[in-house]
Amino acid sequence: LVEPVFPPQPDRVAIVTGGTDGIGYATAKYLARLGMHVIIAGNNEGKAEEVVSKIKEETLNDRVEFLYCDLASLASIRRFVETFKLKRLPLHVLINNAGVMMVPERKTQDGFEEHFGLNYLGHFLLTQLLLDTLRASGRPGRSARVVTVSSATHYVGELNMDDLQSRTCYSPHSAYAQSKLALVLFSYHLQRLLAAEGSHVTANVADPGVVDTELYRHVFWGTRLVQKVFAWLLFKTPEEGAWTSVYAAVAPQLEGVGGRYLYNERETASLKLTYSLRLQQELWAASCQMAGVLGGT
Ligand SMILES: NC(=O)c1ccc[n+]([C@@H]2O[C@H](COP(=O)([O-])OP(=O)(O)OC[C@H]3O[C@@H](n4cnc5c(N)ncnc54)[C@H](O)[C@@H]3O)[C@@H](O)[C@H]2O)c1
Repeated sequence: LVEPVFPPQPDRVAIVTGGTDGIGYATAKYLARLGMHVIIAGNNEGKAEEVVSKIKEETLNDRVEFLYCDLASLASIRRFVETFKLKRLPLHVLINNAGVMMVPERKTQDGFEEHFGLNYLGHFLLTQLLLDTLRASGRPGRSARVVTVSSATHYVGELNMDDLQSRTCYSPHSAYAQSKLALVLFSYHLQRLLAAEGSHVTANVADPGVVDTELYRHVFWGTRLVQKVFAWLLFKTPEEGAWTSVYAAVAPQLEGVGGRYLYNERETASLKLTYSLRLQQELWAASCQMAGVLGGT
């Protein structure tokens, strides 16, 4: 793997969800190194201070901050957006990165299955609430960008429109896969809406590959052992995993380009089902209702 080269991004502002750990941390640090003002949106308050000062130190960029946002709570997401908007900053890049994987059956504060509620619906609402700022910050030739982190797991995912909360039969793997599939459908639909209204905002999906992070904490111990021993061989480092997100966020060749599934800094096809306009629309409408936002048509 060869580290890509990206141009400096002074005077641009980014929000990275889950930027205190793993791929999100590496992404936040990379964007800070490019000169962006980076806001880490996360629930890992315990690590926030240390992470922020580490990034500042290593990148010599002072404009790095942490703002609390629990994506498993719609109210917390709304509070985060209010606090962010009080800063009167533009927003050029939103990276929907945070996530959990294969957690036992649990519910978010609003009663949604955790993978669906946190990984998907939380980012759906966050993006919706930040869209006006993104629209106002993009301009011709320099679009604002929404980057949503999905996973190859989406290829084996199924979207159960009749049972999005996996109530009839809970499988941690299927629930994770469904949330990552929903994120792809969401990004494509969002891109079409943005293009149709002529706004200078694009939406793409980033697939980081298999990356050595703590995301695997709930996975079978044997797999964990393989990760510990062979990570150097089989897994990307968090820094390498972050390249695709950073590429989607700043690469000049992606200016004005949206609705793509990006892997290893290249466009590739996602699951066939994700291109179904009908399913995109159905999920979008249901999500508007669940998240309590307008625009369900
Ligand atoms: N690691 C991999 O191999 C891999 C592969 C494909 C996709 N991904 C995706 O990459 C993204 C980042 O994962 P990672 O591997 O860095 O995992 P990680 O566990 O290291 O980091 C996940 C981040 O999400 C945050 N988060 C969790 N719950 C939250 C909540 N309720 N509110 C706000 N933030 C919350 C955590 O605090 C953490 O910062 C995820 O979306 C994951 O699905 C990872």
